[in-house]
Amino acid sequence: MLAREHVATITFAAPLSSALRFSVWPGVGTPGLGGCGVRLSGVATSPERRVIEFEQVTLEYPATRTLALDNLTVKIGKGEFVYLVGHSGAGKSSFMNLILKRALPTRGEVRVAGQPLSHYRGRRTPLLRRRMGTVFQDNLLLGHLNAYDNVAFALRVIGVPQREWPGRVSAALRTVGLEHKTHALPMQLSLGEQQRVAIARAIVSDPPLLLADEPTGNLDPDHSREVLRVLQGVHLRGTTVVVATHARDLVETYRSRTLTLRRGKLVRDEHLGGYAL
Ligand SMILES: Nc1ncnc2c1ncn2[C@@H]1O[C@H](COP(=O)(O)OP(=O)(O)OP(=O)(O)O)[C@@H](O)[C@H]1O
Repeated sequence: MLAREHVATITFAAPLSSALRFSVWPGVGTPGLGGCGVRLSGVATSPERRVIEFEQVTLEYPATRTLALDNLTVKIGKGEFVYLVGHSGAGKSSFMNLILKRALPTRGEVRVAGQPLSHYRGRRTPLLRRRMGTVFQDNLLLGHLNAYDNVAFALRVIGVPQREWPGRVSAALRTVGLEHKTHALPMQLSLGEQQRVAIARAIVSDPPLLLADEPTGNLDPDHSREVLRVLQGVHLRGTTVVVATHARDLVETYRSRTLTLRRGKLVRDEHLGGYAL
């Protein structure tokens, strides 16, 4: 049986465009996921591989004249796992809110999958958001619904036929290792389990992009690792994942590309190799 440890990281410069890194990783994180996973991450520079692009983006909140993001230029490629780190107030949530079009840039342009977000208006904005799974702290589970119904709720909202719910909800709960808690109410789950249900709800619609803002915010170190493992399992299935966190120790434990914000400026963009479990 394979040990659950990082086996190899092979880094090479691909012709023309990207520096890519393949990591071979047995049975990565996700409970129930056996065998080896091959993780592909790197700096995507060809346009079709760019999922998120910030081009000289500034965000100033008019009411308080707070400069939350200051002339930010960054690209996140398809299939990357990216951490966004920085102290409280550094601009992490503002970055996420711009991607979701919950906030608009004061200057510059944000593009998602090559499309400028300024092109999404009116009824197109919800369509944009449906292509993203979100795990945000203000995005709590509904307390009167069990795990199954909380996850199915996401399918109901986007109009997925009810006959498809059981299969898709079971698969999502299986991905986060909570099949056996299908009927549990949120109050009957630990905080870590609740967060995993929130991740199941975010991925049940199979979004190509998952945004998680402080997904381990209220959790102890064990539960935080559990949640991180699940997010990495989701990443291994091909989803682009962006995680905002101030928990520097988590970033050190599960290494990946890490963007550091300080007072709204991007001060570091590191590509840390492999996993360190
Ligand atoms: N809606 C808003 N109106 C005015 N100012 C805001 C608003 N939201 C955030 N800010 C300010 O913008 C700056 C960046 O905030 P942001 O929430 O993006 O930081 P953060 O890195 O996510 O912080 P935390 O880790 O504490 O959540 C802060 O100075 C904050 O006070």
